[in-house]
Amino acid sequence: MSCAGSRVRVLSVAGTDPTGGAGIHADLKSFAAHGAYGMAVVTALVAQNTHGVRAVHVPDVAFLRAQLDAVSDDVTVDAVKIGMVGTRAVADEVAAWLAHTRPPVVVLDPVMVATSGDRLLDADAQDAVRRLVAQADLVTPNLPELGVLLGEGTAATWADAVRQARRLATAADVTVLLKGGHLPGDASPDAVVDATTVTELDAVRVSTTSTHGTGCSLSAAVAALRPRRPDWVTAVREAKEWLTGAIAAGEALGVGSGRGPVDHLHHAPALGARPFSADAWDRVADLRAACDDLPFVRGLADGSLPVEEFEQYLHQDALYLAQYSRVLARASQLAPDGVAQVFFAQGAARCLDVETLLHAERLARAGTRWSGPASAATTAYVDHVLAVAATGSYAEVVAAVLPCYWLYADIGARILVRAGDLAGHPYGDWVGTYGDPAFAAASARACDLADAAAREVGAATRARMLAAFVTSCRHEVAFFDQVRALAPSR
Ligand SMILES: Nc1ncnc2c1ncn2[C@@H]1O[C@H](COP(=O)(O)OP(=O)(O)O)[C@@H](O)[C@H]1O
Ligand SMILES: Cc1ncc(COP(=O)(O)O)c(N)n1
Repeated sequence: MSCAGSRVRVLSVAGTDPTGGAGIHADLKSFAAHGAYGMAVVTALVAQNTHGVRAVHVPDVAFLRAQLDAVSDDVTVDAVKIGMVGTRAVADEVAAWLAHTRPPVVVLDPVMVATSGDRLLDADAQDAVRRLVAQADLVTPNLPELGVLLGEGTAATWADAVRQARRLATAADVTVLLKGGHLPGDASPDAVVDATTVTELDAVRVSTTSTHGTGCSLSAAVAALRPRRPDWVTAVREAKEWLTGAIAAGEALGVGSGRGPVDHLHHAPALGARPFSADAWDRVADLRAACDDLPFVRGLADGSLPVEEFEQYLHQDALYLAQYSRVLARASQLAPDGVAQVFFAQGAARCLDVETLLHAERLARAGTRWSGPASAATTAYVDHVLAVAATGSYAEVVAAVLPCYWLYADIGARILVRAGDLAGHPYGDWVGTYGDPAFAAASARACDLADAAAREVGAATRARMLAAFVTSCRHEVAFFDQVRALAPSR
């Protein structure tokens, strides 16, 4: 099949969801996610959210027909996806329009009950939906809908459901996309079934509450893909892989407190998404505030920190930096280009040179030798960054090392302001290093590299980046906070 326009023109005929997760709203996002030009005719106005359906208003069917004709009198429709019809009158009107204007691809999602359990189809409209099935090329029932279409009960097993799908495909001369989302277990298989062939498509079941609108989104994706794909199986396989990723990324959207929507644009995070660093910084707002209040940080700023505590801190920091340097070297090793490679290699060297020197000089000047082992807090932080370096991708490693730049630069700049003139300040050398604009520039560069890395990865890796970043920040706070407990152990 081919289409004349630069994009496939796909029409959704469906109900609304003002929270944007299901119905025509989901369909339009699904179309866009697959590069299609989306259009929509509203069958029913539904007052619903992620918790359920509050009210349904079905406009006069004459008005539905006016919408349908307005589209098809003007625009060539390459594919249509039909979702919620709600009433028998609507189903019959859509059937009449299909008989008059038959787009080359007709996908029917026989919506009957929402994920929330609310009815979306009048009981007396089931026969009308069965008639619509006969006009469709592909019908996409979930398990209960398949039973209703056949006038049978809901299949108890996947094998029974596949047999039911076969009966429907044969009786209605239609291809069936049987959806296994309602099955128990670790898998969420689907199957493309026609009179002669069954093609099972396996997928892992994502453990999530974000399943609102999955059926709508899947059928819309298949409608958008089919005009550009050689057969149903190819289009469905691609759509299902995309949907599994969209379900996995759904919770991160933070939309609603019930069964939330999927993230239709999870595969294109650069499309309007906030930079990784902006999200990450917001996520650790509480930790940043906590840092400013630590006695260690306050004592550093006003110079009242006992010198023993400072030296103990420097000793632990030197132990930390020796290992952190290896993690920066790992980031350099994994870096996608020469610029990032050099940045992290120089960072690794700097840890060993400048900062260790600062520590050694300071401790030597004090005439003190600190030789104790790494503390529990130091070991925990080192273990975390080394674990990410050993098992994580470049993006995750960059996220894990970022707080050591960014939190330090951030706190350093504020301490610098609070400390005032560094000339007579007991910790002027330390404050000068971390409050230095050159260190702030290195920190900004590390943020840019983390943002660039985040743009190249999917939602699951981005979530792991965030987790690695937040964990490093927690260790930073614990690292500062350990000092009081360590001081007497010299
Ligand atoms: N938790 C989940 N993890 C992965 N895929 C899922 C999950 N829940 C549903 N799906 C998939 O979403 C699509 C819609 O499934 P289903 O829930 O059966 O339909 P409906 O939304 O119409 O009730 C199917 O491809 C199904 O396999
Ligand atoms: C307008 C409209 N159409 C369909 C559904 C079903 O959604 P789901 O895909 O979660 O079953 C819905 N909740 N609202």
